[in-house]
Amino acid sequence: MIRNEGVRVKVPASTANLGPGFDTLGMALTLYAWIEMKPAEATVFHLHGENLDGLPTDKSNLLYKVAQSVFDEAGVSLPELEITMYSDIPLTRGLGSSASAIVGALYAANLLIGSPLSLGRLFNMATALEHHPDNVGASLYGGIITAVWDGAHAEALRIEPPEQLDVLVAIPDFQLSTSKAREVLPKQIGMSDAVYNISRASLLTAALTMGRLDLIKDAMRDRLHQPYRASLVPGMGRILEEATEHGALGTALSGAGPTLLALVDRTDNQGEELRSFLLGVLGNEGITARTLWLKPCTHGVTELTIIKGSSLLDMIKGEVKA
Ligand SMILES: Nc1ncnc2c1ncn2[C@@H]1O[C@H](COP(=O)(O)OP(=O)(O)OP(=O)(O)O)[C@@H](O)[C@H]1O
Ligand SMILES: N[C@@H](CCO)C(=O)O
Repeated sequence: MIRNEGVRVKVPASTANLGPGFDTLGMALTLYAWIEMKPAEATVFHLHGENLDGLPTDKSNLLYKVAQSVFDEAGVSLPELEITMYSDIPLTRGLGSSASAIVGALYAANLLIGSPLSLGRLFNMATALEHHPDNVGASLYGGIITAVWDGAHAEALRIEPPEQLDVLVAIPDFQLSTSKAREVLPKQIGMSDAVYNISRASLLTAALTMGRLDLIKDAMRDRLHQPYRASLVPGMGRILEEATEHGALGTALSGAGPTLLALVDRTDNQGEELRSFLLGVLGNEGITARTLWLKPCTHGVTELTIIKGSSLLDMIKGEVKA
Protein backbone atom coordinates (compact mmCIF):
# COMPACT_ATOMS: atom_id res chain seq x y z
CA MET A 1 0.00 0.00 0.00
CA ILE A 2 1.64 3.26 -1.15
CA ARG A 3 0.68 6.36 0.82
CA ASN A 4 0.33 8.89 -2.00
CA GLU A 5 -0.26 11.80 0.40
CA GLY A 6 3.31 11.29 1.69
CA VAL A 7 4.75 10.90 5.20
CA ARG A 8 6.60 13.11 7.67
CA VAL A 9 9.08 12.03 10.35
CA LYS A 10 11.10 13.70 13.09
CA VAL A 11 14.43 12.11 14.01
CA PRO A 12 16.77 12.91 16.91
CA ALA A 13 20.50 13.58 16.73
CA SER A 14 22.78 11.28 18.68
CA THR A 15 26.09 11.08 20.43
CA ALA A 16 28.13 7.92 19.92
CA ASN A 17 31.13 6.44 21.77
CA LEU A 18 29.73 7.57 25.11
CA GLY A 19 32.94 7.64 27.19
CA PRO A 20 34.57 4.21 26.95
CA GLY A 21 31.82 2.76 24.72
CA PHE A 22 33.61 3.16 21.38
CA ASP A 23 31.25 2.07 18.55
CA THR A 24 28.97 0.71 21.29
CA LEU A 25 27.24 3.21 23.60
CA GLY A 26 25.04 5.94 22.13
CA MET A 27 22.42 8.38 23.30
CA ALA A 28 19.67 10.25 21.45
CA LEU A 29 19.64 14.01 21.98
CA THR A 30 16.91 16.67 21.86
CA LEU A 31 18.18 18.14 18.61
CA TYR A 32 16.26 17.14 15.49
CA ALA A 33 15.90 16.77 11.75
CA TRP A 34 12.56 16.55 9.94
CA ILE A 35 11.95 14.71 6.66
CA GLU A 36 8.93 14.59 4.37
CA MET A 37 8.79 11.98 1.61
CA LYS A 38 6.17 11.68 -1.16
CA PRO A 39 5.83 9.72 -4.38
CA ALA A 40 6.41 12.10 -7.33
CA GLU A 41 6.50 12.25 -11.15
CA ALA A 42 10.17 13.28 -11.09
CA THR A 43 12.61 13.30 -8.18
CA VAL A 44 12.98 16.68 -6.48
CA PHE A 45 14.64 17.83 -3.23
CA HIS A 46 13.86 20.76 -0.95
CA LEU A 47 16.68 21.06 1.60
CA HIS A 48 16.17 23.81 4.17
CA GLY A 49 18.45 25.29 6.80
CA GLU A 50 22.17 26.06 6.77
CA ASN A 51 23.01 22.59 8.12
CA LEU A 52 22.06 21.03 4.77
CA ASP A 53 23.94 23.55 2.60
CA GLY A 54 25.97 21.92 -0.15
CA LEU A 55 24.34 18.48 0.00
CA PRO A 56 23.38 17.00 -3.38
CA THR A 57 19.83 17.59 -4.62
CA ASP A 58 19.68 14.71 -7.07
CA LYS A 59 19.49 10.94 -6.88
CA SER A 60 23.03 10.79 -5.46
CA ASN A 61 21.68 12.21 -2.17
CA LEU A 62 22.00 9.80 0.76
CA LEU A 63 18.28 10.13 1.59
CA TYR A 64 17.24 9.02 -1.89
CA LYS A 65 19.67 6.10 -1.94
CA VAL A 66 18.56 4.94 1.51
CA ALA A 67 14.88 5.14 0.53
CA GLN A 68 15.56 3.03 -2.57
CA SER A 69 17.30 0.40 -0.42
CA VAL A 70 14.07 0.05 1.59
CA PHE A 71 11.97 -0.30 -1.57
CA ASP A 72 14.42 -2.92 -2.94
CA GLU A 73 14.33 -4.85 0.32
CA ALA A 74 10.52 -4.81 0.29
CA GLY A 75 10.24 -5.61 -3.44
CA VAL A 76 8.47 -2.34 -4.27
CA SER A 77 9.22 0.02 -7.17
CA LEU A 78 9.01 3.75 -6.38
CA PRO A 79 11.78 5.41 -8.38
CA GLU A 80 10.65 9.05 -8.17
CA LEU A 81 10.32 10.89 -4.86
CA GLU A 82 9.76 14.41 -3.56
CA ILE A 83 11.95 14.78 -0.46
CA THR A 84 11.87 17.78 1.89
CA MET A 85 14.22 18.08 4.84
CA TYR A 86 14.99 20.62 7.53
CA SER A 87 17.72 19.98 10.09
CA ASP A 88 18.99 21.56 13.28
CA ILE A 89 21.77 18.92 13.47
CA PRO A 90 25.13 20.32 12.38
CA LEU A 91 26.89 18.27 9.69
CA THR A 92 30.11 16.38 10.35
CA ARG A 93 30.50 17.57 13.95
CA GLY A 94 30.00 14.33 15.89
CA LEU A 95 26.27 14.66 16.52
CA GLY A 96 25.21 11.84 14.22
CA SER A 97 23.94 13.85 11.23
CA SER A 98 24.55 10.93 8.85
CA ALA A 99 22.90 8.43 11.21
CA SER A 100 19.84 10.65 11.62
CA ALA A 101 19.59 11.11 7.85
CA ILE A 102 19.85 7.33 7.32
CA VAL A 103 17.36 6.46 10.07
CA GLY A 104 14.93 9.23 9.03
CA ALA A 105 15.02 8.14 5.37
CA LEU A 106 14.69 4.41 6.19
CA TYR A 107 11.76 5.02 8.51
CA ALA A 108 9.99 7.46 6.15
CA ALA A 109 10.45 5.17 3.12
CA ASN A 110 9.13 2.18 5.08
CA LEU A 111 6.07 4.19 6.21
CA LEU A 112 5.49 5.33 2.64
CA ILE A 113 4.98 1.72 1.50
CA GLY A 114 2.86 0.62 4.47
CA SER A 115 5.62 -0.41 6.93
CA PRO A 116 6.46 -3.91 5.63
CA LEU A 117 9.87 -3.93 7.38
CA SER A 118 10.22 -4.36 11.15
CA LEU A 119 12.21 -1.90 13.30
CA GLY A 120 14.81 -4.64 13.84
CA ARG A 121 15.28 -4.99 10.08
CA LEU A 122 15.58 -1.22 9.68
CA PHE A 123 18.18 -1.23 12.48
CA ASN A 124 20.23 -3.85 10.62
CA MET A 125 19.99 -1.94 7.36
CA ALA A 126 20.91 1.35 9.08
CA THR A 127 23.94 -0.24 10.73
CA ALA A 128 25.09 -1.82 7.49
CA LEU A 129 24.99 1.65 5.90
CA GLU A 130 26.47 3.67 8.80
CA HIS A 131 28.64 0.96 10.45
CA HIS A 132 28.03 2.49 13.90
CA PRO A 133 25.11 0.81 15.68
CA ASP A 134 25.33 3.23 18.63
CA ASN A 135 24.49 6.28 16.45
CA VAL A 136 21.74 4.68 14.39
CA GLY A 137 20.33 2.74 17.36
CA ALA A 138 19.91 5.98 19.32
CA SER A 139 18.20 7.78 16.43
CA LEU A 140 15.93 4.79 15.82
CA TYR A 141 14.99 3.76 19.36
CA GLY A 142 15.75 6.88 21.45
CA GLY A 143 17.23 6.90 24.97
CA ILE A 144 20.61 5.38 25.72
CA ILE A 145 21.64 2.49 23.48
CA THR A 146 24.09 -0.31 24.06
CA ALA A 147 24.69 -2.03 20.74
CA VAL A 148 26.79 -4.64 18.97
CA TRP A 149 27.43 -5.29 15.26
CA ASP A 150 29.25 -8.27 13.79
CA GLY A 151 29.30 -6.99 10.24
CA ALA A 152 26.03 -8.75 9.37
CA HIS A 153 23.75 -8.52 12.36
CA ALA A 154 23.13 -5.71 14.85
CA GLU A 155 21.60 -6.02 18.33
CA ALA A 156 20.72 -3.19 20.70
CA LEU A 157 19.19 -2.67 24.11
CA ARG A 158 17.64 0.63 25.13
CA ILE A 159 18.22 2.13 28.58
CA GLU A 160 15.91 4.82 29.94
CA PRO A 161 18.09 7.89 30.63
CA PRO A 162 18.22 9.11 34.25
CA GLU A 163 15.74 11.98 34.53
CA GLN A 164 18.10 14.55 36.06
CA LEU A 165 20.69 14.08 33.30
CA ASP A 166 21.37 17.12 31.11
CA VAL A 167 23.84 17.37 28.30
CA LEU A 168 26.01 20.34 27.40
CA VAL A 169 27.65 20.20 23.99
CA ALA A 170 30.37 22.53 22.73
CA ILE A 171 30.31 22.48 18.93
CA PRO A 172 33.51 23.84 17.34
CA ASP A 173 33.25 25.90 14.19
CA PHE A 174 35.03 23.32 12.04
CA GLN A 175 34.04 20.00 10.54
CA LEU A 176 35.80 16.69 11.20
CA SER A 177 34.69 13.77 9.08
CA THR A 178 34.35 10.37 10.69
CA SER A 179 36.68 8.87 8.08
CA LYS A 180 39.43 11.38 8.89
CA ALA A 181 38.99 10.82 12.63
CA ARG A 182 39.24 7.04 12.12
CA GLU A 183 42.48 7.30 10.18
CA VAL A 184 44.38 8.35 13.32
CA LEU A 185 43.31 5.26 15.29
CA PRO A 186 45.73 2.37 15.82
CA LYS A 187 44.94 -0.97 14.18
CA GLN A 188 45.70 -2.84 17.40
CA ILE A 189 45.58 -2.00 21.11
CA GLY A 190 47.14 -3.56 24.16
CA MET A 191 45.38 -5.85 26.65
CA SER A 192 45.60 -3.30 29.50
CA ASP A 193 43.80 -0.64 27.42
CA ALA A 194 41.17 -3.18 26.40
CA VAL A 195 40.54 -4.03 30.05
CA TYR A 196 40.55 -0.33 30.98
CA ASN A 197 37.73 0.33 28.51
CA ILE A 198 35.71 -2.83 28.94
CA SER A 199 35.54 -2.34 32.70
CA ARG A 200 34.48 1.30 32.38
CA ALA A 201 31.95 0.64 29.60
CA SER A 202 30.36 -2.01 31.83
CA LEU A 203 30.40 0.33 34.84
CA LEU A 204 28.96 3.23 32.82
CA THR A 205 26.14 1.06 31.45
CA ALA A 206 25.24 -0.15 34.94
CA ALA A 207 25.57 3.35 36.43
CA LEU A 208 23.26 4.88 33.82
CA THR A 209 20.77 2.04 34.22
CA MET A 210 20.70 2.44 38.00
CA GLY A 211 20.87 6.25 38.07
CA ARG A 212 24.28 6.20 39.85
CA LEU A 213 25.46 9.54 38.48
CA ASP A 214 28.25 9.64 41.09
CA LEU A 215 30.06 6.86 39.17
CA ILE A 216 30.07 8.63 35.81
CA LYS A 217 33.31 10.51 36.48
CA ASP A 218 35.38 7.31 36.67
CA ALA A 219 33.25 5.36 34.23
CA MET A 220 33.43 7.90 31.36
CA ARG A 221 37.19 7.56 30.77
CA ASP A 222 38.50 6.08 27.54
CA ARG A 223 41.77 4.81 26.12
CA LEU A 224 40.61 3.45 22.76
CA HIS A 225 40.09 6.56 20.66
CA GLN A 226 40.16 9.87 22.55
CA PRO A 227 43.92 9.95 23.23
CA TYR A 228 44.63 9.40 19.51
CA ARG A 229 42.13 12.04 18.43
CA ALA A 230 43.23 14.71 20.92
CA SER A 231 45.47 16.43 18.38
CA LEU A 232 42.50 16.84 16.01
CA VAL A 233 40.59 18.93 18.59
CA PRO A 234 43.08 21.19 20.41
CA GLY A 235 41.99 21.74 24.03
CA MET A 236 40.17 18.43 24.19
CA GLY A 237 42.76 16.79 26.46
CA ARG A 238 42.41 19.54 29.08
CA ILE A 239 38.61 19.50 28.85
CA LEU A 240 38.47 15.73 29.36
CA GLU A 241 40.83 16.00 32.35
CA GLU A 242 39.42 19.08 34.10
CA ALA A 243 35.73 19.55 33.23
CA THR A 244 34.60 17.57 36.27
CA GLU A 245 36.18 20.31 38.44
CA HIS A 246 33.80 22.77 36.75
CA GLY A 247 30.52 20.93 37.23
CA ALA A 248 30.53 18.08 34.67
CA LEU A 249 29.70 14.55 35.79
CA GLY A 250 31.88 13.33 32.94
CA THR A 251 32.96 14.39 29.46
CA ALA A 252 33.65 12.75 26.13
CA LEU A 253 34.38 13.46 22.53
CA SER A 254 30.95 13.15 20.89
CA GLY A 255 31.09 10.53 18.15
CA ALA A 256 34.12 11.13 15.99
CA GLY A 257 34.19 14.80 17.09
CA PRO A 258 34.93 17.65 17.04
CA THR A 259 31.97 18.28 19.39
CA LEU A 260 32.73 17.82 23.09
CA LEU A 261 29.97 16.56 25.32
CA ALA A 262 29.52 16.93 29.07
CA LEU A 263 26.96 15.07 31.17
CA VAL A 264 25.57 17.29 33.89
CA ASP A 265 23.25 16.93 36.87
CA ARG A 266 21.31 20.17 36.58
CA THR A 267 19.60 19.62 39.93
CA ASP A 268 22.80 20.63 41.71
CA ASN A 269 24.49 22.63 39.01
CA GLN A 270 23.70 25.88 37.25
CA GLY A 271 26.04 25.03 34.40
CA GLU A 272 27.32 28.51 33.55
CA GLU A 273 30.79 27.83 35.00
CA LEU A 274 31.09 24.68 32.90
CA ARG A 275 29.97 26.47 29.75
CA SER A 276 32.57 29.22 30.27
CA PHE A 277 35.26 26.62 30.98
CA LEU A 278 34.58 24.72 27.74
CA LEU A 279 34.44 27.88 25.62
CA GLY A 280 37.49 29.32 27.40
CA VAL A 281 39.69 26.27 26.82
CA LEU A 282 38.71 26.03 23.15
CA GLY A 283 39.08 29.80 22.76
CA ASN A 284 42.63 29.65 24.14
CA GLU A 285 43.41 27.28 21.29
CA GLY A 286 41.92 29.70 18.78
CA ILE A 287 38.76 27.62 18.31
CA THR A 288 35.39 29.34 18.13
CA ALA A 289 32.56 27.15 19.35
CA ARG A 290 28.92 27.40 20.31
CA THR A 291 27.24 25.56 23.14
CA LEU A 292 23.81 23.96 23.39
CA TRP A 293 22.02 22.66 26.44
CA LEU A 294 20.25 19.45 25.49
CA LYS A 295 18.57 16.52 27.22
CA PRO A 296 18.74 12.85 26.36
CA CYS A 297 15.85 12.30 23.92
CA THR A 298 13.62 9.53 25.24
CA HIS A 299 12.03 8.70 21.90
CA GLY A 300 13.51 7.66 18.59
CA VAL A 301 12.34 8.56 15.10
CA THR A 302 8.58 9.27 15.05
CA GLU A 303 5.91 9.79 12.43
CA LEU A 304 4.17 13.18 12.43
CA THR A 305 0.57 13.61 11.39
CA ILE A 306 0.21 15.64 8.21
CA ILE A 307 -2.30 18.44 8.56
CA LYS A 308 -3.72 19.32 5.12
CA GLY A 309 -2.52 22.71 3.87
CA SER A 310 0.33 22.93 6.43
CA SER A 311 3.83 22.46 4.97
CA LEU A 312 6.70 20.72 6.74
CA LEU A 313 8.25 24.11 7.51
CA ASP A 314 4.93 25.45 8.91
CA MET A 315 4.79 22.38 11.13
CA ILE A 316 8.37 22.85 12.38
CA LYS A 317 7.80 26.57 13.09
CA GLY A 318 4.91 25.49 15.31
CA GLU A 319 7.24 23.34 17.41
CA VAL A 320 9.58 24.66 20.08
CA LYS A 321 12.97 23.78 18.66
CA ALA A 322 15.80 22.66 20.95
N1 LIG B 1 20.63 15.03 5.34
C1 LIG B 1 21.65 14.51 4.69
N2 LIG B 1 21.54 14.26 3.38
C2 LIG B 1 22.57 13.75 2.71
N3 LIG B 1 23.77 13.45 3.27
C3 LIG B 1 23.92 13.67 4.56
C4 LIG B 1 22.89 14.22 5.35
N4 LIG B 1 23.33 14.33 6.60
C5 LIG B 1 24.61 13.88 6.61
N5 LIG B 1 24.97 13.50 5.38
C6 LIG B 1 26.28 12.98 4.97
O1 LIG B 1 26.99 12.53 6.11
C7 LIG B 1 28.26 13.22 6.23
C8 LIG B 1 28.60 13.41 7.68
O2 LIG B 1 28.84 12.15 8.25
P1 LIG B 1 29.95 11.94 9.38
O3 LIG B 1 29.78 10.53 9.86
O4 LIG B 1 31.29 12.35 8.88
O5 LIG B 1 29.54 13.00 10.51
P2 LIG B 1 28.35 13.03 11.53
O6 LIG B 1 27.40 11.90 11.21
O7 LIG B 1 27.74 14.38 11.53
O8 LIG B 1 29.10 12.84 12.90
P3 LIG B 1 29.39 11.50 13.79
O9 LIG B 1 29.17 10.32 12.89
O10 LIG B 1 30.81 11.63 14.23
O11 LIG B 1 28.43 11.58 14.91
C9 LIG B 1 28.02 14.54 5.49
O12 LIG B 1 29.23 15.09 5.03
C10 LIG B 1 27.12 14.09 4.35
O13 LIG B 1 27.88 13.51 3.31
N1 LIG C 1 32.08 5.39 16.45
C1 LIG C 1 32.40 6.30 15.37
C2 LIG C 1 31.52 7.51 15.47
C3 LIG C 1 30.85 7.80 14.23
O1 LIG C 1 29.73 8.54 14.50
C4 LIG C 1 33.86 6.75 15.48
O2 LIG C 1 34.22 7.25 16.53
O3 LIG C 1 34.60 6.65 14.52
